[in-house]
Amino acid sequence: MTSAAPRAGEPLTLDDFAEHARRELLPEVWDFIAGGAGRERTLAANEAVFGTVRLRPRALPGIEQPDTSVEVFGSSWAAPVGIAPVAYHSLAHPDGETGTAAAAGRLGLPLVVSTFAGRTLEEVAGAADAPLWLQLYCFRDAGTTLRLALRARDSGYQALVLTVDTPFTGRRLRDLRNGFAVPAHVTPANLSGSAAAGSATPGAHSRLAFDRSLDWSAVARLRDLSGLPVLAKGVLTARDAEAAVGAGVAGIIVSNHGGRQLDGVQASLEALPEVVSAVRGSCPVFLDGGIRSGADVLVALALGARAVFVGRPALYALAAGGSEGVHRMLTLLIAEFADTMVLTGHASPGTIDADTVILPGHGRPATETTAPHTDRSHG
Ligand SMILES: Cc1cc2nc3c(=O)[nH]c(=O)nc-3n(C[C@H](O)[C@H](O)[C@H](O)COP(=O)(O)O)c2cc1C
Ligand SMILES: CCCCCCC(=O)C(=O)O
Repeated sequence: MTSAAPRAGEPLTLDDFAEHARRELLPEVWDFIAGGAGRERTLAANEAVFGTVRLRPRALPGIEQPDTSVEVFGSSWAAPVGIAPVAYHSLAHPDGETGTAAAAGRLGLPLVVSTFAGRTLEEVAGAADAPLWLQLYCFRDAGTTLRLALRARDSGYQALVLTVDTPFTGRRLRDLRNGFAVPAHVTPANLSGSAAAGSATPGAHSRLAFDRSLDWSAVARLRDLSGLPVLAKGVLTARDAEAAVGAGVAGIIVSNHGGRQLDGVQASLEALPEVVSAVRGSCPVFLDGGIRSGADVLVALALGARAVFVGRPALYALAAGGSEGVHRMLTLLIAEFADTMVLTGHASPGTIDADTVILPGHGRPATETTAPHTDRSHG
């Protein structure tokens, strides 16, 4: 496999994109994006845990070019990587969500659009060439959420993602210390005219507007109304995974909201085997949190994820170079993943299994130390 020589200063890693973004963004915007809840222990753990897993190489794998693509709900993704729902892309760059969608779409990768997107669902759909899912927060004014679900269906979104870890946003100390408020030019385009659009202070507004009485019956309600598959985002335990499956989810996203909700919970990767084991192959399991390289993608797949999502890296790349920056970041991530596949002896994602990694404290492959993972044949 050959790759062109990089230009001077060109980001060579996802961390390089973060460094570029830090230089571009106002300090309080950087803190809003980069920060987490409380002492940021979970935020740190999300990335650090990947550094504790060891890969098992394969000599002479005989793979000319791996096929990185995966199938999810009947759609082909160019790689097992999507963009997680992240509010207000236009905080990072004027290209906003349409720029992100165009970049992901050019590469055949999906985008999950946030309830708090700065562009309308219809505008984003017009810019995308790959699957779109809509993330939903449920508001006290239930009609607002239901209308969003119907608009998503009507504009071709393929799934709904119900965020289940956020009765209100976590205590983010950086934002409190900075007195962070979303700038006036950045507004939730899909909530205009509703009480859910609310104030510019995310933490305070979430406590007023989000429906805390929400329970698992929301899954069937949203599915039956829209006819779309509904995934639960923010599951970390077997108990919640079983509740989600019982409620009829089409998939689960193992996530701690990028360490922005309950500080002190497990890193997403640590929680993954428990959730995969609990769902017993009844639906695909995805992961977000701390993915910063192609090797991280492979590790998550080895422990049972069908695919992963990146959150902050998308905003960092957008800040660093607009839509083109997101395209470069995703291209890099796919290339790193493809290289890691070859070096571990996998011609396609379907064969990446627990035998490919060694977990911390074990000298043996994870096959011998984790429960068997999801049946990947499930579409
Ligand atoms: C600035 C920011 C905004 C976010 N907005 C949302 C959101 O609107 N809805 C949601 O479900 N998750 C939201 N998340 C969480 C992400 O979907 C995702 O769980 C997390 O970013 C993954 O971790 P990573 O950033 O380490 O990749 C947000 C995260 C960040 C950093
Ligand atoms: C009331 C505005 C809430 C925006 C929340 C975005 C989000 O989920 C985050 O983690 O930040």
